[in-house]
Amino acid sequence: MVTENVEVFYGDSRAIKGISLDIRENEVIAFIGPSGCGKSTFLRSLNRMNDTIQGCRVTGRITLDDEDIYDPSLDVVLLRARIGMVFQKPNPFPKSIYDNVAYGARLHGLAKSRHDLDDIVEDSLRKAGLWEEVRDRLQQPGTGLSGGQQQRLCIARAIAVSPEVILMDEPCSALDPIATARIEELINELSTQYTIAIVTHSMQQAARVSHRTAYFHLGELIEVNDTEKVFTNPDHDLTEAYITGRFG
Ligand SMILES: Nc1ncnc2c1ncn2[C@@H]1O[C@H](COP(=O)(O)OP(=O)(O)OP(=O)(O)O)[C@@H](O)[C@H]1O
Repeated sequence: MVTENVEVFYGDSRAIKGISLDIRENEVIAFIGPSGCGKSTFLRSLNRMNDTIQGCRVTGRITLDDEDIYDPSLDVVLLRARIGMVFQKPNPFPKSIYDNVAYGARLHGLAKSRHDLDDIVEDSLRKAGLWEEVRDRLQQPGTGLSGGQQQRLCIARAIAVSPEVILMDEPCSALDPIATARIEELINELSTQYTIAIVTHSMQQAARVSHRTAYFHLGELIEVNDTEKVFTNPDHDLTEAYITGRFG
């Protein structure tokens, strides 16, 4: 995915200022920075989730495989299958575990038969590291799972429609350390097949899961570099101040 001079406005207020960023295939890129610097706003612009916010406007250009994702003729539902999203708070549908994962595949007609659909559900749950825990209770409600399991269910739901990119907005912030470690492990596993952009408040988490880290400050992208470099020898003073805890 490539973003060129992206700006995001809420009414007259500019929350994102001229961000140009190349997100590489099969990388995990972490977005970090102080609260309110625009990480979530920028992340949401990458699959047009901001469209759902009244008064929010995006300018500049964002492409996926050279295709402008803001092209008015583009099917946004299809786009959000190609660029899936996992939110801060796990948000399974009030449906069975099976139907949560099958939902997108049904919507997009990805399965020719019930057998196909069963395969998609099993494969997605396996990739999300949840199959063994739920294989005997697929018809039970997704909302009955633990928080960490629900988040893995949401990841399975995103995977089921074969996305190219998965956006994650603080996916572990509602989870305990064990469930967090499980999701981080999963991000590492998924990165062999998917491109992942993750917003996180935890520098340790960014360091553990990402290949590159982008540091945001007051709506600007200050620096993007290999994660190890950002945390050991950043190019910019503002990045250094943040990672050493001088502000944020
Ligand atoms: N729906 C909205 N309406 C108006 N302004 C908004 C909206 N969402 C975010 N903003 C503003 O845009 C700016 C960036 O917010 P955003 O939530 O993207 O930052 P963030 O870096 O993700 O913050 P945090 O780390 O606290 O989640 C902030 O000034 C915020 O107040």
